[in-house]
Amino acid sequence: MLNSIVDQTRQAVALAKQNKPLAVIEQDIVTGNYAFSEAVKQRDWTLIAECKLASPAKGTLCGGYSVPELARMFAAHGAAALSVHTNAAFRGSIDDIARVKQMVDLPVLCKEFILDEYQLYAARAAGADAVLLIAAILTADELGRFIGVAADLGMDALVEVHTLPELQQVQQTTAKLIGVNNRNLETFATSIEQTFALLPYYEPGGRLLISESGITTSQDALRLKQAGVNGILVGEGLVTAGDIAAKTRELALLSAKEEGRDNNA
Ligand SMILES: O=P(O)(O)OC[C@@H](O)[C@@H](O)c1c[nH]c2ccccc12
Repeated sequence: MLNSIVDQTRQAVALAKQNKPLAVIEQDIVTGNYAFSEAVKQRDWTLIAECKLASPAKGTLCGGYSVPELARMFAAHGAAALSVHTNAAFRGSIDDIARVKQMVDLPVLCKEFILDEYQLYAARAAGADAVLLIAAILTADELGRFIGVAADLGMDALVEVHTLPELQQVQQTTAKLIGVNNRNLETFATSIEQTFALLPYYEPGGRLLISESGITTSQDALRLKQAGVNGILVGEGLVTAGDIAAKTRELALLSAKEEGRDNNA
């Protein structure tokens, strides 16, 4: 599955480069101000809510809402930041970033399989505040270079790991935000125990740690928070909930007092 998404993404990037060369994209770039990591740093708990309409493993996840509608609901009910899938395998598009940025005032992570510097420029031109970098599909050299280019553009990189060797490799870089993906991208099996297994090897040192995937309840969220994780990235658990607003408040760990407050809408 991962290999086929990577192959298709390489083809899509080659095509995008023909349609919109880097020189054209660069005209749309306004350098950002690291709003994404700032949003995580400011709170003792961060819900990054993901606009995820579909996944390659499960097909349609959310038929009832558009990406901007999801974004608006998440923002109104306590998400600190948003993640927007832009890859075709997740029924996303780079244009979704701009649509979301028009609608809500939260920092946005571009959820993509980044393989080429061109995609970093395209993400920033669309308005992304951060990009996902997946350690498993990049060489050490690419990873270091892409973190640097993202930083030059004023974007944060959320660097994703799944295994201990990947975590150790990423801790050699300047990554400020590390994400443990609880989902194995080869098998798609998900367990939040993956975060707890890697936690003893995590060296904070000014970094922030996010647990990604497979999180569905406030019990999961509280366990992760109490273990020292800074925040969570949640897609399916939110978009498949019967009451998306209530689930957003639950995973944002809003207290009863805060629940009535409408910060961002
Ligand atoms: O829908 P979930 O299980 O809450 O997961 C969200 C997010 O972590 C997931 O979409 C994700 C994290 N890293 C990725 C890399 C590729 C594809 C998808 C992902």
